[in-house]
Amino acid sequence: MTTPTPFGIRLHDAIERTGRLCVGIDPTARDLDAWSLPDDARGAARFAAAIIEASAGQVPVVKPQAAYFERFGPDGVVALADTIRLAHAAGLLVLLDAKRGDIGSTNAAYAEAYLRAGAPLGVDAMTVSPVAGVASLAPFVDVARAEGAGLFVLARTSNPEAYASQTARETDGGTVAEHVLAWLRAQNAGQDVGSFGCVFGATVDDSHDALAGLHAFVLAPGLGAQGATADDLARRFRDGRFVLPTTSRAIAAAGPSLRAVAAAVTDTVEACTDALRPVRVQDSAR
Ligand SMILES: O=c1ccn([C@@H]2O[C@H](COP(=O)(O)O)[C@@H](O)[C@H]2O)c(=O)[nH]1
Repeated sequence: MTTPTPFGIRLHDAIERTGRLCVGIDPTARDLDAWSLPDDARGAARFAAAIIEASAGQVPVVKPQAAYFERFGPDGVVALADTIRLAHAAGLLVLLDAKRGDIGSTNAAYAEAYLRAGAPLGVDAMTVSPVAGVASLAPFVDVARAEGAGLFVLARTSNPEAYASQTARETDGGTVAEHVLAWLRAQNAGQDVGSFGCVFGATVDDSHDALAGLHAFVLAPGLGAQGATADDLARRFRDGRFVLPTTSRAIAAAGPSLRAVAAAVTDTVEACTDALRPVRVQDSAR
């Protein structure tokens, strides 16, 4: 049996081939309406197919938001499975934004559902929540290691409401987010590019020093509809090598013309790749 190439390496190599952006697939009611698509599972699948076609070859990875498919029940889950298959067939990695996270035994079941090769909803990486205790995520790590998959654990999310809980101090004085990052550093130990990354919003203004030494990708949502810009990426993330910006509604807003969506992807890739290119000497030495 061959050992699967770890997700971190696969993402790194795909970024080198394409650009530094993750395109989100969020079939919101508003965007389906703007695209003259029905607000149902079929509409969501057609919307997703167009975003995939416009993104293929331009970006390394797409990020379907599970909630926008699940709202249509079983048909929506089938549309999500079809979307995952279509993206893979188009040569894209798939990062499922599902933010799962529970006690360890249940996390093992989630990991089987999303990270096991050949599972109907099997993806390359997924978002997970550490709210039940970061160590409860161990089953996700076990399956991810076996399958060459990756995780993005919520550390500092892009929404302002999360500030209080994610910067709350634990008994040793470190913040909740710092504990998440310390745990991730341990999972990535010994790797140049690990597979266990975090979510750290492009909208977050506080210190990004905690990201040093993570040796894994940082998914940075918040560009576009939530107000962050490429300049914010450059300013907030001092070491851009591992930053993977993601944006959803700002890309959909260019549609429904496929050509216009593809052009929006091209422009956003260029802006993000440029913003994150400079690596200062003192950062690269860390
Ligand atoms: O901290 C987080 C984590 C995840 N998200 C998700 O990303 C997209 C953002 O959509 P935009 O249209 O680019 O605002 C959405 O699916 C969120 O659930 C996030 O925004 N922030």
